[in-house]
Amino acid sequence: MARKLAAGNWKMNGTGEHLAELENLAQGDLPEGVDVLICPPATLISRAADRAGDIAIGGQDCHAKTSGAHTGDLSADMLRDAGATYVILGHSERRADHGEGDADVRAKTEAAQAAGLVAVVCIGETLEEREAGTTLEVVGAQLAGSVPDGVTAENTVVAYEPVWAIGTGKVPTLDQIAEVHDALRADLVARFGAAGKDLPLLYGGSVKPGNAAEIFGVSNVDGALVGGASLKAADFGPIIAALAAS
Ligand SMILES: O=C[C@H](O)COP(=O)(O)O
Repeated sequence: MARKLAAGNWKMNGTGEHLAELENLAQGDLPEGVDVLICPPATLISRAADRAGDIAIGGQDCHAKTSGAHTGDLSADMLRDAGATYVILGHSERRADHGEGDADVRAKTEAAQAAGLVAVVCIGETLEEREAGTTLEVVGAQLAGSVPDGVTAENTVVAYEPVWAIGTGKVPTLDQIAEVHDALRADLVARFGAAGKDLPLLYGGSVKPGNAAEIFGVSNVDGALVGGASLKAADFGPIIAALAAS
C-alpha cells in the first residue's frame, strides 16, 4: 500500500516572514501516518529546512545537469545541499511557462533521483483535452514519457493535476478523479510491478479543507499536491488531518 503524502507547493509566493506559517504547522500536532512536504521558493529552502521539524522540504524544479553554464538554474545536488529531500518536476506551470516536455521532465527526474531526492512528477490534461475526451490518452503518454525506468516507491511520487483545476476552484468529479487514478495505477503496476503499486499517487487542483476528505476517499488517491491552500497552516492543517483520517 502506498504511503500517504500531503504536499504543499508555495509556487512563487513567500519571503522570510512567511516561514511563520511553516513553523505553525511544524509546531502543531501533525498526525501519525501521513508524510508532510512543503516546497517553498528556492530562496527559502535552507531557512525552511532549519525550521521544518518533521516536515520535509522540497524544491519546485531542478536542472537535468549536475553543474555548468546554466544561469539562473539549480541542480538537484544544490537543492539537496540546501536541505531539500524532494523536488516537484514537470508541473504544468513549468511545462507552460518554460516549454518543458516529457523528455525534459524525465531527464530532470533521473537527475533528482541520482542526487537522492524524491521526485514528484506532475502530469495532467488541459480543458481542451478533457473536453475532447482524450484525458486518459494524454496523461498516459505523459506518465510514460516523464517517468524514467527503474523508479522505486521510495524515490518517486506521481501527481495528477488537471490543468483546468489548478487555482480555479474547479474540481473534477470524484468519478473523474477515480477514472484517471485507477488508469495511472494500472499503468504503473504494469510497468514497475510492486513499486508501481506502492508509489504514492497524488491529486492536485483546488484542494481545500472543504473538499479534501471526499477526494481522499477516492480509490488510488494517496494524498494531494496543494497550491493556494498550503500557504496558510490554518488551511493546510485540516487537509493533512483529512488525509490522516482517510
Ligand atoms: O502544485 C499545486 C497545484 O498546482 C494546485 O494548485 P491549487 O491548489 O492552488 O489549485
